[in-house]
Amino acid sequence: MVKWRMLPFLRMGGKSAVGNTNDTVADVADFDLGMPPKRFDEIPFGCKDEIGNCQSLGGLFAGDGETCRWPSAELCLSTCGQCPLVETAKKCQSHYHEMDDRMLGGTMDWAAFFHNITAPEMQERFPQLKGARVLSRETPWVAEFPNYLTELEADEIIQIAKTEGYRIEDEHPKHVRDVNVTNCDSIRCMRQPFVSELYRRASQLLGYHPNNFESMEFIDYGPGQHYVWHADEYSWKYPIKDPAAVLSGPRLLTMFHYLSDVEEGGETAFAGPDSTGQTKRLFVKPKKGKVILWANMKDDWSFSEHSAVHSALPVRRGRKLAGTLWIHASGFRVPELYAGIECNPRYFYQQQQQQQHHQN
Ligand SMILES: O=C(O)CCC(=O)C(=O)O
Ligand SMILES: [Fe+2]
Repeated sequence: MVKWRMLPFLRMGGKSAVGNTNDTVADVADFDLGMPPKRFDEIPFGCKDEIGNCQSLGGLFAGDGETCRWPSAELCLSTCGQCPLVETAKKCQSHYHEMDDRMLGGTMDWAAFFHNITAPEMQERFPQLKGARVLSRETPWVAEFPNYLTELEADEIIQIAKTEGYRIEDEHPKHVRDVNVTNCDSIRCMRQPFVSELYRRASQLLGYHPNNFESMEFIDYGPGQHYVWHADEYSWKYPIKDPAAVLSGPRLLTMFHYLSDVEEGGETAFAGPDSTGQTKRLFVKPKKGKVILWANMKDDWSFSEHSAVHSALPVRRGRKLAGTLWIHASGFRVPELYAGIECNPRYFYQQQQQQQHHQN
């Protein structure tokens, strides 16, 4: 996982954003209603403990059997009962296993996606989605779910993070990112029932398999702590040299869980240009239990959405606790990682396209 935490940053003018820090300020979308995608209830769950099986496959865990290494660290737990797929993948048989159908054509209809996940039908079906709304359309796409977690649930996550133990983030200089972090990539953390529940909820809402998720990152900002303007997606350049990144694709979406209220400051700020090139500011005030979701890529999801650049404004008073879930275009923690590039669905799909092109 370490490589994924080395986010290069993008400085925009070096100044902190200033502006309206009331609740949330944005073009609130006025969508037509539509049915939620039918996939939402079709995602298989029911995790069972596969650690024993995975260990017997060999090489998946570090010597002590407890400390895992990326990416194998997360393979078995995240695949939840699919460890036999490791073997399948080694034989290169699982081409379409992880790649979401929506991604295969190379474009993503974010308008429909954000419309569906905030639709009244979804809010009726899933109480945690009550009050969902789109805060910003297209530049960038941002939605908020003000009641996603109850207070008790937010406290539960904080407790899990504390047990993991926050450490000072040391991969960026302090003036860039100043925060305490911990990652949910230990077996202990991944075994927490509420962590599974969080992945389940996200998967149900977004329609992506949890294998496409990075393990959750828990963060804790005290007064003065912040994160300057940056893009969450940084690695995806097509064609890309790093096979791991090819295999998992870019960080399509960021799902940000606020676990505390903050007395003053700590807003998540977006500053992208709108479609006319004007700078558009959106400030999201932290609120315990609220979740926001934004798209880091354009409809053609091989291209970064520049307006998704964002920052965490310094906390002025209080503490800001949060949990971040990054969602990839394809399996981030999947057996294909072990089976070589030919087993990657995107690669496979491109090969097919090329063959067809040559035949025509
Ligand atoms: O703290 C925030 O509001 C945003 C954090 C963030 O952008 C990140 O950790 O990548
Ligand atoms: Fe970020």
